[in-house]
Amino acid sequence: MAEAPVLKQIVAVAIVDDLAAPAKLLAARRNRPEALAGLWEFPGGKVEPGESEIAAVHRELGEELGVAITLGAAIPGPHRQGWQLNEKAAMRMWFAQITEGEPDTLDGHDQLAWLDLDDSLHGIVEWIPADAPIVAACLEQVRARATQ
Ligand SMILES: Nc1nc2c([nH]c(=O)n2[C@H]2C[C@H](O)[C@@H](COP(=O)(O)OP(=O)(O)OP(=O)(O)O)O2)c(=O)[nH]1
Repeated sequence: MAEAPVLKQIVAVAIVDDLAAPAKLLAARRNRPEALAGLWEFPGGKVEPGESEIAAVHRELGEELGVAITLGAAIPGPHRQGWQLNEKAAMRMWFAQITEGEPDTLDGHDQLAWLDLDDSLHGIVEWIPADAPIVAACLEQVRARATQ
């Protein structure tokens, strides 16, 4: 049987205020490309060739928001590469907490917002449509106290 094609690997984080007792989530509004500008997402980006997923997520958070993070629990998706975003890409996700720096819109975003981790999360900002099931999974894991 033929191997399933490998999708472009994206990595991103659900940054919470406190991994031990999360109450807030940091969402970021994209400023590019045109098709996604104005939509909200989990900060992260593409894994570079030869780079590990973990290295990529730390690099992306430094470049985009100017912060250092510690990773918490993974947010597993239904695809073997995490959460399928479209026909070309899938995203691996973790909870995370900032350990150094104040998050800023250095690259890729024009707004950041700390959102309450409750049902309002779905509607308070306009998420990239592909993120809807990930937002739901975040809330489920927070409610199950499975973020560390
Ligand atoms: N980071 C991130 N990307 C997402 C999310 N949801 C979603 O569909 N995507 C898509 C948008 C992009 O097509 C792709 C991520 O690419 P990117 O443009 O953020 O990656 P990057 O920072 O490495 O790219 P670049 O602009 O530096 O080239 O995944 C999300 O929640 N977070």
